[in-house]
Amino acid sequence: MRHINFLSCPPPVDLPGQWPFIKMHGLQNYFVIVDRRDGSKSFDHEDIVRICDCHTGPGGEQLLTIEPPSDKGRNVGAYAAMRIFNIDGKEVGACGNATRCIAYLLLEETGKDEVQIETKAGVLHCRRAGPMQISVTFGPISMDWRRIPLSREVDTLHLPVQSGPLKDGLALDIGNPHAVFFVDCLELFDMAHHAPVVQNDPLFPEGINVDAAEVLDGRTLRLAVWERPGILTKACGTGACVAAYAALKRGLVTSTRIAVHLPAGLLKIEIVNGDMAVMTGPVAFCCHGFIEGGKKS
Ligand SMILES: N[C@H](CCC[C@H](N)C(=O)O)C(=O)O
Repeated sequence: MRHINFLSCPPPVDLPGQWPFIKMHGLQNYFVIVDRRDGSKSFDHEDIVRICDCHTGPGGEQLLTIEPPSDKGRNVGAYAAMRIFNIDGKEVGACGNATRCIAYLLLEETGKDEVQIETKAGVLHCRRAGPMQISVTFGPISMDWRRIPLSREVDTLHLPVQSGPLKDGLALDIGNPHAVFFVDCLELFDMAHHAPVVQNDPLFPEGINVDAAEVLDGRTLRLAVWERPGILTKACGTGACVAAYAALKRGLVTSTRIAVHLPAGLLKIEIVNGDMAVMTGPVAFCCHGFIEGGKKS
């Protein structure tokens, strides 16, 4: 099998334990990517924190690893698996922008137009949608309080949590948890002040990604996302999917094709079959190089 050629040049110095990485971004949501399919590399929490911090590593909003698929995943057509780690070292279930980046690498590796990637959020179907544009199908989106998870049963269409204009939100699961709030104007409040209040509410035992959406018209949203563990990112793919779904649920949009404008640009979301979201957006390369590795597994 031909794997991605991460680097065509050797490391600048011959240090043992240097591992190749690629850094990519999806709408300025940026990732350090390491191929673990040869089984020779493993990371602990401290390694992940070090790699994601730009003072001690390449810097990323997540560390992504490419893994061999499980037997179960392979049986349903997964070509590879991916794992996603937040900057605090915790593994999470889904990341829309990251999935586009990994899909791009795997599509280049295979020379195909479609690929299936196994994740904690299921086996995701990904396809080329234009030059440096990838579509990924996520779902089903769930509003079941146990799946999100919440610490107790509440109406997930009308959350009993609020801070400033973040009120009457919805809670959703798309492989990771989100609370979506519709606001009148994104500029008129301090997201970095109010979103952490929601994120750290005891209703969310695993924390939650906080999405503030402004409806521009029946097919257009603006979105700001305060992600776990506490970053205001320039874009969030899963956030765009759940915001589009939530807007439909609330009757705030009329189209199932919704343009979601994030601080770094546009994601196109189409809600299909009621609870699936097809997200289309760009990928880009930042740089590649070598990182001080973690422990050998
Ligand atoms: N930026 C990602 C979401 C990362 C979510 C992660 N921060 C979590 O804790 O669930 C996206 O494009 O979907």
